[in-house]
Amino acid sequence: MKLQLALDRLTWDECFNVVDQTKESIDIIEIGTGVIKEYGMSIVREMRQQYPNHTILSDMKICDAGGHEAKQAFSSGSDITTVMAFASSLTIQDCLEVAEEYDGQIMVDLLEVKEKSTIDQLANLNVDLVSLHIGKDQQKEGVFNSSLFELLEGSSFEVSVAGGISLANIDDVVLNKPDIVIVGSAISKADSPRLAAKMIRERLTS
Ligand SMILES: O=C([C@H](O)CO)[C@H](O)[C@H](O)COP(=O)(O)O
Repeated sequence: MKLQLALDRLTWDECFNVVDQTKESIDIIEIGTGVIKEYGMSIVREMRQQYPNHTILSDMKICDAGGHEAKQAFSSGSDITTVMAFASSLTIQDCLEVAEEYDGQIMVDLLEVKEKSTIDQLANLNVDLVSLHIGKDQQKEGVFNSSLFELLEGSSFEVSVAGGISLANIDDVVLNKPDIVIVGSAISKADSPRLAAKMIRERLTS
């Protein structure tokens, strides 16, 4: 089980500081959507340079112009980028094609997806990695909980999970054996990101 650190609502220096503190506990560095909007692909390139041995995910949340935006992400050094499940199948297909060109991977974000038919469409497109995700705003009404896994019953995707995951709910999440656990605020806004990441890492099974 991998740990992905999401860098959201942080300045450039804060991003590097948090990664520096947590690098031994994390597998994937996620450069969050808002951080990319602030600093563009430069921060992805710099992260790639400073952390050559970590997997880098740029959370582009692509919803159109998939080929172009996926290329922006991969040519800047990302190993993985994200596309929204509600995007056109053509957009998702274009992202998958660019990922193949760069030997990268596409994570399809299932934010607000409730229909099993969407999951079937993604399987037909040969998507291999999806993210069960409770968005930041939606977290006002409740964070990630295990019932979300029901949407993926019977499917064979690689699964990541995100949305308000912390020490308080991680044991329940881990019981469902996701491949990647994504944690943002519970690490980046902790008094000690180093300690928070270490404690969360210890709760993940191999
Ligand atoms: O993808 C995310 C969200 O949509 C904001 O861009 C976050 O990276 C993801 O939710 C993880 O962050 P936390 O919920 O703070 O753990």
